Amino acid sequence: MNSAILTVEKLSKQFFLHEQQAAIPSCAEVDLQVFPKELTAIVGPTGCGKSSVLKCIYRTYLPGAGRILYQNEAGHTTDLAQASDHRVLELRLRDIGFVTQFLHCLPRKPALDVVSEPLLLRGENRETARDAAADLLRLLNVPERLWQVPPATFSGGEKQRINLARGLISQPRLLLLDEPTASLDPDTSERVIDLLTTIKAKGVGMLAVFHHPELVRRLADRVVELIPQKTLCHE
Ligand SMILES: Nc1ncnc2c1ncn2[C@@H]1O[C@H](COP(=O)(O)OP(=O)(O)OP(=O)(O)O)[C@@H](O)[C@H]1O
Repeated sequence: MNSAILTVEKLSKQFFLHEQQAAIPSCAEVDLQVFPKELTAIVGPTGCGKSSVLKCIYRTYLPGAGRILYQNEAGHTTDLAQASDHRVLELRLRDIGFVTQFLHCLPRKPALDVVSEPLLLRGENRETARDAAADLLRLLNVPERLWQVPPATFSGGEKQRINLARGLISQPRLLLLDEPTASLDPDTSERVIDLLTTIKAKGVGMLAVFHHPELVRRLADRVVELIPQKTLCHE
């Protein structure tokens, strides 16, 4: 039996709005596991904290409570809820990828460079990285005329393809996906589903937020359902 790449135990996060004297719970007591060659799907209604769970794991948000145990290839475990920023950046470089719904990148960088950058940061040579980026952009139906253009002005669907290509290029051990096909046309969605299936079979463990039940049915090996939390107002 494979051991889990990721084990999340009793993860909770809340935001304090000081002006309103309110605590907004974003997720509470979440337990889940991700295994190699498997996809765990997070489902639940709007606002129940699905994206927040991914952001706590990637440490965009600092978790409020709980443990986020990541096990690397050598079997060493890091609690991402407690790890130093330096350790988190190290893991982001080699082990953990995140495909968000939004693309954040330098305004003047061409799409091809945005996609190849993760491989360059891992020490790959420029030509190999650019070839791999071109292969992915082709696979994801990004027209070649856009490759040298910075993605800041791209449409939602084009940006999402760049995001996916950038997230998938270095094939991390653990891939976090936040609605990866939300802005894509049916043909590109199918390509993404095929690509995720292939990457999964190669050993990558995935944790994904999906709104569409069809995607859960086709891609998920495990499903975690979150329930909405109540906002607490302090008088
Ligand atoms: N940075 C933040 N500051 C304040 N509140 C936040 C922040 N991020 C998330 N929240 C709140 O946490 C709750 C959960 O948000 P989150 O985006 O995780 O939900 P979700 O289940 O992914 O929603 P959706 O399905 O609509 O994308 C919401 O009530 C949201 O307003």
